[in-house]
Amino acid sequence: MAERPLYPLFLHLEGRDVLVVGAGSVAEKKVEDLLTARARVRVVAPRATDRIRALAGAGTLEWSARAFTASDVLGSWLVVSATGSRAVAKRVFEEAEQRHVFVLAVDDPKRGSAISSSVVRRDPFVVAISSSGNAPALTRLLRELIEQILPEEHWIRAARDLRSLWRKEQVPMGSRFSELVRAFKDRATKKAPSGEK
Ligand SMILES: C[C@@]1(CC(=O)O)c2cc3[nH]c(cc4nc(cc5[nH]c(cc(n2)[C@H]1CCC(=O)O)[C@@](C)(CC(=O)O)[C@@H]5CCC(=O)O)C(CC(=O)O)=C4CCC(=O)O)c(CCC(=O)O)c3CC(=O)O
Ligand SMILES: NC(=O)C1=CN([C@@H]2O[C@H](COP(=O)(O)OP(=O)(O)OC[C@H]3O[C@@H](n4cnc5c(N)ncnc54)[C@H](O)[C@@H]3O)[C@@H](O)[C@H]2O)C=CC1
Repeated sequence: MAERPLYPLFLHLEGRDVLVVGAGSVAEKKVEDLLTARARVRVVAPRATDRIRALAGAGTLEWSARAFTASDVLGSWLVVSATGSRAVAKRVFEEAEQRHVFVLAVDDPKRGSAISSSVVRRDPFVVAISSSGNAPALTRLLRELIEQILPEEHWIRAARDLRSLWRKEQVPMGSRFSELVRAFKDRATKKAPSGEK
């Protein structure tokens, strides 16, 4: 069991304020992921990467070019703390804890209440992987391996079509899984050029 057992969750961040403290390369990666989830991103940091500057220039996020202050946490649903300074991480965490806001602390996970994961997307499936903070490089490797073995999206479309058919034909629940496996086996066999299996 991990030192601090985790409760995995998928968040809807669309339109919600997320504060990012720090604007270096690590913060930049988190910013990109937050924007993918359509969060409203506010960045507070004296210095920012070119990419974060450009996103601020385009109005995609808001960047305040200064050091963190306690009131920055107000209105945020989530805070990413990414300054590389343990002293700042401590202040961010304490402030967020008081206000019951989750903190993703990239530089000092002990001063955090959430951690990010490696993500494999096969719409509508999202596979999130974590080593509970123990081995991020291994988490990445596992993500790359899972990406290779997970079927592409056309398999998922096929499964959806099959499900509609089952519903229409009132196929009993108990036989649907074995039907799915059989259908996919048939597809795999058909796809292989003749003579090869
Ligand atoms: C706790 C956590 C907090 C958080 O960021 O949420 C955290 C913390 C830290 N990461 C560090 C280092 C590295 N991180 C990566 C990669 C990723 N790190 C990610 C998540 C997490 N990293 C959270 C826990 C994840 C889990 O549970 O496994 C991933 C999964 C997702 C993402 O970044 O969004 C993404 C892979 C994405 C992908 O490609 O799939 C690599 C490898 C590489 O990229 O080449 C290295 C170098 C190798 C190494 O050090 O292991 C350091 C040390 C800094 C130092 O020593 O100076 C700390 C700080 C510390 O642990 O103290
Ligand atoms: N979680 C992860 O995936 C990883 C985490 N890390 C850790 O992440 C940390 C950050 O790394 P980088 O982005 O490379 O750092 P960096 O030094 O490039 O950026 C630091 C940023 O914090 C800002 N900052 C400094 N003091 C501040 C304050 N008081 N208030 C607001 N902003 C402030 C700076 O202006 C700058 O934008 C490091 O501690 C590193 O060890 C490193 C690799 C991966």
